[in-house]
Amino acid sequence: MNVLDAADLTVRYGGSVALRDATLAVGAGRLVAVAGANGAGKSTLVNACAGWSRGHASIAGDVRLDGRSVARLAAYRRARLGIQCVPEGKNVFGELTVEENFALVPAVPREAGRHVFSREDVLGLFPRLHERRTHKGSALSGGERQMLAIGRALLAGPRILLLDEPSVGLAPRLIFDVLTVVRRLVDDGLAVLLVEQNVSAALDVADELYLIERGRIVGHGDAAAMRQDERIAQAYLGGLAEVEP
Ligand SMILES: Nc1ncnc2c1ncn2[C@@H]1O[C@H](COP(=O)(O)OP(=O)(O)OP(=O)(O)O)[C@@H](O)[C@H]1O
Repeated sequence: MNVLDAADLTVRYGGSVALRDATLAVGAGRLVAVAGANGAGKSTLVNACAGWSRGHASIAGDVRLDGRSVARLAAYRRARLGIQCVPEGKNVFGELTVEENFALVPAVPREAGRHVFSREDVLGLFPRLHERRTHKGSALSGGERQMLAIGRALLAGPRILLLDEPSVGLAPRLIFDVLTVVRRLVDDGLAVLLVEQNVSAALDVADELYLIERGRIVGHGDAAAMRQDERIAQAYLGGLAEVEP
């Protein structure tokens, strides 16, 4: 059974459709990437799975967590059940230290299917955060804030992690570091849905990739196969030169 299933998700902002009939699945221990141009609907898709939207949107379709529909549940209830979303923007409490940011996350029950991390686990995954654990959120670099945001989601006991553009604004080395940690989590059994503008970096760590264009999913396949997809190669990988003959 998949950890997350989205079926025929449609999101409308007033008269305009930002996402139409999107269907995707994320299994346990799978890293599923979503790629697409600016405005294609990637954030809309991830946010709809988490149960929220940026503006006054109407959301139709089903979202199932471990086979149970959560489509009628508010975002906070989905989060409590284990749909942990890290939205774009590296949102952390700037006036609180790293440790205080962690302390605000309530303890979660150890239940089957939940991946429960301790503070020590998170600081072990992100040694830079360990070094800066007494620093305020506002004093952290963009990469460190991203690690803190992901760390908070891990403390909340995810069944699935939804990551929206974790690499935005990060230096290549940090992108590699963050995505390497994400891959380790997946290898330990976590399900991850990753929106990533750096498609090359995403394909290096992902198992599968969905391609989204103008609100529609127009392609899906294993990462290796999608790397060979002409649309991906031309738009995101610097032309056909990278496609093997
Ligand atoms: N609050 C809103 N009100 C109206 N339209 C919106 C709103 N939020 C997003 N949209 C529109 O929905 C479409 C999808 O936006 P979305 O943010 O999901 O794209 P994206 O693929 O994540 O883009 P980016 O890579 O730039 O973050 C866009 O046309 C956008 O303008």
